[in-house]
Amino acid sequence: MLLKTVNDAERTDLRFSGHTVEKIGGTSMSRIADLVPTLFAREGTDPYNRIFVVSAFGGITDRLLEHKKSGQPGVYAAFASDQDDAGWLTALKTVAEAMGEAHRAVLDHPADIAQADEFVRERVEGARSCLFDLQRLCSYGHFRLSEHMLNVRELLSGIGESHSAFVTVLLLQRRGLNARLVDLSGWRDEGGATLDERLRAGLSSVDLAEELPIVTGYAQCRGGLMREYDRGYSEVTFATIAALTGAREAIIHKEFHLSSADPKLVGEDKVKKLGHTNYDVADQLSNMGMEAIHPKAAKTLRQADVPLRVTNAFEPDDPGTLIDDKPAETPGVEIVCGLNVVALELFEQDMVGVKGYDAAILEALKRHKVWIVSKTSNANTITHYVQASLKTARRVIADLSEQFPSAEVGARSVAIVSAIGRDLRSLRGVRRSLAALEDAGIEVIAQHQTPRHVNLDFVVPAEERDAAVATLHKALIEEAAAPAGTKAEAA
Ligand SMILES: Nc1ncnc2c1ncn2[C@@H]1O[C@H](COP(=O)(O)OP(=O)(O)O)[C@@H](O)[C@H]1O
Ligand SMILES: N[C@@H](CC(=O)OP(=O)(O)O)C(=O)O
Repeated sequence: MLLKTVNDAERTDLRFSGHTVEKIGGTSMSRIADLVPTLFAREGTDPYNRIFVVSAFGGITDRLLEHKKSGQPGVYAAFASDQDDAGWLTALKTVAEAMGEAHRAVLDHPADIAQADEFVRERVEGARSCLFDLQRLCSYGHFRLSEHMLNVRELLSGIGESHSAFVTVLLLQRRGLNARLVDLSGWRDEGGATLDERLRAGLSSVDLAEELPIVTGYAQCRGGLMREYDRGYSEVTFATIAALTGAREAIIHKEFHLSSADPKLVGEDKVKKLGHTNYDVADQLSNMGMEAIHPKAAKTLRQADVPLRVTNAFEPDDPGTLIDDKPAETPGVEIVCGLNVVALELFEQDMVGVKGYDAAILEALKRHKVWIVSKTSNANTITHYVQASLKTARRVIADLSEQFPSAEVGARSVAIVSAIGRDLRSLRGVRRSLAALEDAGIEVIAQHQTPRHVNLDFVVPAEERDAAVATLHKALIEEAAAPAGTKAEAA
């Protein structure tokens, strides 16, 4: 079976209308075979007029780069830090095996498996030679490895999405669908295109009425997709395609409905589907590492006026959750989530009334590429709640201690648990949350909110994160939905 691919030479304007652009994330990609009857070939529906953007199979990008949450090194991180070649070569072998396992779990025809095996072999071999050549080149003083690391990151991450898109096309073609691979990874091409140009070139010759384009979530482009958007970049590709082609709707398919808390944590029977929310809430979720949608992708869709829907990929008859710009009709907590963070605190008695401390701390955090989740300050103390390893936090502390020798700078691992909703006014949320946390015996280290009333944050000991999420979910969502006369009324 011959796969049709699209190349850069074909450049005309896109002529699509009435179509949807749909994204499948890594977790659901790992179950892509189960999605054929629910998503691709649903009885009684037209399988075409849709553009699919796919992420790498679950865990593959983590192995190619580094683990998104734990930071455990993958090929990229091993290559970046390696003194000898053993680390990254082993990591590359591990990822090749994981890719093979991923496609064997979803393909069943031996010919497809053989093609997918060959695809992995060719890309992994290509990456290995490229990295060796780069090392060799950089043994000459004129070429610095550090200047090429971003390209290495781009090259590696693209392999994950090229693989998953290739496998999806094999799978769908085998089931009789006219799927077409749109590989935007720039593998062995001349490069130099902007993101828009790359997307236009990839899609220009597709006939949406009769072809089902399976587009790689990674798109190679001038400036670099990773440099600008980093992890979760598939959603940027997805949103840009939806905006560029004037999609009727942009749809993100997930493993579960976008729910009032992580179903795996709180229980599938206890959480409820959001149904409707807005971009303000989506931004708060991204900030807490629970990516309903990449904030840059949300912006693109909002500006292009393309409605966004998040659905459960396995429940095709359920419309899922619509995300738009509208305010809530009634106040209420919609979702509770938690995140482990480092509380980085600078105390300086002489700070009162003196400017410049904040700017210096922000400069240090920026220098060490630390993600700020939240911050508070008082007369003489500034606390940033950040997502960083303790190693990075120690580097920031060393910088600040040098700059402010009389300040006390320290870091502590804690968790932020956040109750989020479009409108949290007049809910007595703080009082109810504090009472519930106290009843559950969970210490509250700090609490904050902003006058916008979209989030209530509680800082708790790191090990209490999940218990605090369950406690707040029960108090603010489950009991709030309980019938009259029960505990919610009394709160
Ligand atoms: N509020 C939430 N609603 C739904 N899923 C959630 C929520 N919070 C955390 N999750 C977790 O996110 C995981 C990955 O979801 P999904 O969006 O399908 O992944 P991906 O980013 O790979 O597409 C799910 O398995 C679920 O446990
Ligand atoms: N696979 C990439 C891109 C992405 O968007 O993934 P996901 O849709 O699984 O979050 C990553 O892990 O960053």
